[in-house]
Amino acid sequence: MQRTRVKICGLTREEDIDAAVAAGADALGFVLWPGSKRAIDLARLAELSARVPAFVTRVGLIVDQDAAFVEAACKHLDLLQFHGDETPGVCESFSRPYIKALRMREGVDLEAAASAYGNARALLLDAYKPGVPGGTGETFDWSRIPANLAKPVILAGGLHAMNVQQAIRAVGPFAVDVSGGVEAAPGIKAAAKIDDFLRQVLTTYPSKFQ
Ligand SMILES: O=C(O)c1ccccc1N[C@@H]1O[C@H](COP(=O)(O)O)[C@@H](O)[C@H]1O
Repeated sequence: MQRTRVKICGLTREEDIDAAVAAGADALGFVLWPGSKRAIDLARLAELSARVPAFVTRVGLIVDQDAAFVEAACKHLDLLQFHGDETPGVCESFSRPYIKALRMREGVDLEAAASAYGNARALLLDAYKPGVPGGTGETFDWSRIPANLAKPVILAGGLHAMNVQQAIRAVGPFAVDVSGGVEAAPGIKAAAKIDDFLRQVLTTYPSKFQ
């Protein structure tokens, strides 16, 4: 039986890293795209990533950014999360493994994407909102995710403690990813919400295991 992994994204403060690690998060996300209210720069990434203990994955969130910047960030990261329109070739051109985020716009072909991004460690599925690359706080129709996709699925988009059990039972994802659902304000996490979220995930098993 496999538990559902958890990534907490959009961390900007040491105390939030500590809270996420203490609650049992598997991965922590740092938004490196300057258009986000949760953005941090490379100097801050260096400080925050040094706080993360062994066996917790440090993930850098990128949206169609300059290659030299991405490679410089890799020094402080374990995994890249490409959240823009990056091609497979771009995603594979850096010194870290990657996951590819796909926004669930009308007509998106997840099976084709799983094949195209063949070296991705997982596909992260997020809600689609025109003009916004992610972090919208909105859910999408989880029934659109095909069973037995050729890549592990990381479910994102509008998750919080009150809907994550339902999401896990519906989708059976490898992992869930949350940002806004554990915040007091953009970039400011709430330890009680992180605890609650982790508690809900860790006490749920996907329907395929029931
Ligand atoms: O968090 C952001 O500001 C962000 C900006 C650009 C692309 C993605 C972003 N966040 C990611 O979006 C999903 C869903 O977030 P939420 O839980 O709905 O707030 C998640 O992967 C965030 O890391």
